[in-house]
Amino acid sequence: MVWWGDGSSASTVKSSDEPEADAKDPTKTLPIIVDDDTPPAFPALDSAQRHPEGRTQAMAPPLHRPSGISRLRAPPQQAPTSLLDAPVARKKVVLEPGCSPLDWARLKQSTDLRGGVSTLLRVTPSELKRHNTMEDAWTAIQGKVYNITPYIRFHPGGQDTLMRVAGRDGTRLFYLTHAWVNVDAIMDTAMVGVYVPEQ
Ligand code: HEM
Repeated sequence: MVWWGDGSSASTVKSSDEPEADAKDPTKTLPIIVDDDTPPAFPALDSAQRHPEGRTQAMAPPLHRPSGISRLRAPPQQAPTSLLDAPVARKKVVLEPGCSPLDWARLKQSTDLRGGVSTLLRVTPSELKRHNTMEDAWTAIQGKVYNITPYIRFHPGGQDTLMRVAGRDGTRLFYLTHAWVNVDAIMDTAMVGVYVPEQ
């Protein structure tokens, strides 16, 4: 089982048939399982929501210990860095103008997002698989099948991440990444059917 991680690795929960870690050789560790549903870092490693590199390190102790009244003064060294400092090599997903969550909410009210589907369909895994391109992308989340094509440009996590679930059941990856996101509220009017087993 793969747990949510920071994107750089995935930790595992050992089951009885998995090999034990080698107690004598600490360099031999348990295998790391990476599968298609390995969630990306959240917030993204380069997200503005994360502290820039080094900010999380413990602050160095003062070089000298002031005595008497001067103890009340702030240590002179290490002026705090601005919170607005940009992290190095940041690659935050930048959505095109007109692709904010508010724009999506507006689009939802004014446009048919089902891509021509007029009644709810029963969608099998093989049918779902046929909708795996940028021009025609469906995914299943918790038994509901959504046309995610129109949402691709609006997804705050970027197009590539969303396309990882195109043409397949995206439930696991979706919830491993951001369980708090209300997919129904965002995608309700793009629902094209229910996900059913192969006939
Ligand atoms: C229909 C499916 C999806 C919907 C409706 C959706 C919606 C959202 C929303 C609303 C956010 C902003 C959440 C917040 O700021 O708290 C978000 C962020 C994000 N999503 Fe999704 N998502 C979907 C699928 C996925 C999938 C399959 C992945 C991973 C492969 C993914 C990866 C991410 C990431 C990495 C972010 C964070 C972006 C950042 O760092 O700011 N999403 N998504």
